[in-house]
Amino acid sequence: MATEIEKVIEVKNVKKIYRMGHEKICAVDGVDFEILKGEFCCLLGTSGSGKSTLLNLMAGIERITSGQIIIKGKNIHKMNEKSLAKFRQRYLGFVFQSYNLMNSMTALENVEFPLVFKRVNTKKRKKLAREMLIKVGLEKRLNHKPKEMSGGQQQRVGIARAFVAKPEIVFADEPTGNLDTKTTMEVMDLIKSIAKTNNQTIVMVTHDKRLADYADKIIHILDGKIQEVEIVHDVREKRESKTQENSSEEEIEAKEQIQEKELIQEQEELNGK
Ligand SMILES: Nc1ncnc2c1ncn2[C@@H]1O[C@H](COP(=O)(O)OP(=O)(O)OP(=O)(O)O)[C@@H](O)[C@H]1O
Repeated sequence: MATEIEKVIEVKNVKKIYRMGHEKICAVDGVDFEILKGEFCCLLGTSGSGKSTLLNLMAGIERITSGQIIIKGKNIHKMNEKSLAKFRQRYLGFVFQSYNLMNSMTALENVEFPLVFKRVNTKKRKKLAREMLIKVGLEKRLNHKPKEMSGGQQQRVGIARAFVAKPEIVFADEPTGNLDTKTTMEVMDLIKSIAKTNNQTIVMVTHDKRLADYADKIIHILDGKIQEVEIVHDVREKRESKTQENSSEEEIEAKEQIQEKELIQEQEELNGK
């Protein structure tokens, strides 16, 4: 039996048509799927298949032509720019292929940045940013600027920045696109382990089938359409087995309490009470 898990993202018959003069390009062509809380979801497809467009639509960066995108129960394309910006700050994090770090700022200042918008005070901001950079293995690079770091280190800063404010959903567009194989695997392990620890939802775009192995759900895209939604790990089952584990622990505890009471009763009887 599967437990009910929140659908964090619902995509309903979404289309995106770009107009180039008289030409119409249907980048996303009527797609439907949902993503559950805590799920690691991969949008997998070849170049030009429409995966980045779809990610940008889900993140509210681009406007849909038709359909609905519902995130945490809210139809994001009905929001005005101001509410959408607030919604993004509150619930979403981003990791980009080209890192998108501020070159004039140190690693620490870059990671502090999302917390400024959340109005976290300076002392707490520095503490959280430092902790996050330590978590991604950059304790010795806190005061380095992006140019003074390797690509892998810059992307670790990018990950720390995306996760520092504990957003419920993190969107990642080819986050390892500029990295070598070894660093790619390290960065992927990092994203996955941070997200699983905090039960965060990841939506990642890639053309690399090997990276899709990290996903719970793979959405295969071709020519703007979904070819297949492949469920690799059912997050509902994992949650269910956890619940069963918990209930058996509870059962053991309850049994122990009963045994203890019986022992006390026996003792009292022996003592003639
Ligand atoms: N701003 C735009 N104006 C016009 N056409 C666009 C625009 N953005 C994307 N397209 C077209 O939409 C289609 C999907 O592009 P998209 O960038 O989403 O693909 P992709 O799967 O992410 O590719 P890649 O892996 O190469 O980044 C392509 O045919 C592309 O040329």
